[in-house]
Amino acid sequence: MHTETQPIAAAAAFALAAARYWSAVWPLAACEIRRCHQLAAAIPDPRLRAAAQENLRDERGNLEGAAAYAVLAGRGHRRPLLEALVGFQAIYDYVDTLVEHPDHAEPTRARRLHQALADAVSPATPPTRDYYGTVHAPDGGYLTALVSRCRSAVALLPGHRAAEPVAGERVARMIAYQVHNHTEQTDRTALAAWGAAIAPPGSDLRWWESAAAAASSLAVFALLAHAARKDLTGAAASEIAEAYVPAGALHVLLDSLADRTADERTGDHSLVSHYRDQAETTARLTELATTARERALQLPAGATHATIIAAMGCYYLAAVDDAPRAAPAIAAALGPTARPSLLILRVRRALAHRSAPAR
Ligand SMILES: CC(C)=CCC/C(C)=C/CC/C(C)=C/CC/C(C)=C/CC/C(C)=C/CC/C(C)=C/CC/C(C)=C/COP(=O)(O)OP(=O)(O)O
Repeated sequence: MHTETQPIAAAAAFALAAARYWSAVWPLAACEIRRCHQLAAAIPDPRLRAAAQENLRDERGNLEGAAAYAVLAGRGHRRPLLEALVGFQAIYDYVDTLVEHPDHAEPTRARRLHQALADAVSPATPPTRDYYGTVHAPDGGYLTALVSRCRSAVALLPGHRAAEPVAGERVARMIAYQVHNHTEQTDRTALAAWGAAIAPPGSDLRWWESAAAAASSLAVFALLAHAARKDLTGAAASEIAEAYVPAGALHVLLDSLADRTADERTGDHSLVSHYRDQAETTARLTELATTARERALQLPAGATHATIIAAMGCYYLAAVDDAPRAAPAIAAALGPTARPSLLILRVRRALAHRSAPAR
C-alpha cells in the first residue's frame, strides 16, 4: 500500500476533492441547509422551534462535513446523495439534542425518537413516523419532513438496495449507543458490556472505542456515497462498513476530545475520560488514525476516502483546545493531506468565530 506513487495519488485525490467540494458540493450543501432552516422556522411550538434552529446553527459544521462524502459521486447522482447526507446528519443532530432533555431521556422514548434515523435510510420499508409517541407531533411534522426528504433522496441512488441492509444494521448500532449513552446517566456497566460485545473479532478495540465507532455516522455516509454507484453489491457494502470501524472510532473519540472541557463542566459522559491520561489518549487516537487511513486506502476510491477521513480528523483537531499536544501526531498519522486540511479548517473556524462562536 505504501508505494512510491502514494504521495502523488494523495495529492491528486486532495486537489480533486477540494476543487469538487468548494465548487460543486458546498454551494448545494448551503442550499440544503437553508431548506432545513425553512422547515425549522415552521415549527409551531416556540421551544422546539428554537431548539431546532439553534441546533442547525450550532452543528452547521457537521452538516458541511457530512456533505464532503458527495465528492465521491459523479454529477448525475450528486444532488440526491447530498440531500441524503445532509438530511441524515440533520436528523441525527436534532434527535441527539432532544434526547438530552429529561423528557426524552428514557429508553423507550429515546429509541422511538432515533427510529427516525432508521426510517431515513430505508425507503423500501414503510416509515414508523411515530417519533414522539403522541397523536400529533409537537414539532408540526419537522422531523417527519426531514425523514421523508432523506428517504426520497436515498431511493434515487442506484445502489440503495444493496446498501440498505448494511446501513440499517449500522443505524441500529447508532441507536443502541444513543439509548445507552443518554439514558444511563452514571452507571456505564451496560454500555461497557455492549461496547465490548460489538468489537470486531480479533480487533484490539477497548469497549469505549467500539462504542464510539458505533455512534459515528461516517460508515452510513460512505455507504450512501457508494450507493450512488450502480455496481454496489451487498458484500462490498459490508466491507465498506467494516473498513470504517477505526475511522468511526476516531471520529467520535475526537468529538469527545473536543468536548472534554465542556463535559467536565457539565458532568456529561466523556468517552476519552476512559483513557489513563493525555499521553495514552494521544497514542491510541494516533493508532486509530493510522488504521483508519490504511483501511480506507483499501476501498474503491480509497485515496478519496482517506482524504475525507483526514479532513474529518482535522475538523476536530482545529477545535481542540490543547491541540498543540495532541494534533501533530494524529495529523501525521492521517497522511499527507492532513496539513492542508488543518490549515483550511483552522481558517474556516476563525472566520466562523468572527460571526458567531461555532465548532
Ligand atoms: C471534501 C474534502 C475532504 C475536501 C478537502 C478540502 C477540505 C479540507 C474541506 C473541508 C471539508 C469538511 C468540512 C470536512 C469535514 C469532514 C467530516 C466528515 C467531518 C465530520 C462532521 C460530522 C458528520 C460530525 C458528526 C458528529 C456526530 C457523530 C454527531 C452525532 C451525535 C453524537 C453521537 C455526538 C457525540 O455524542 P454526545 O456525547 O451526545 O456529544 P455532543 O455533546 O457533541 O452531542
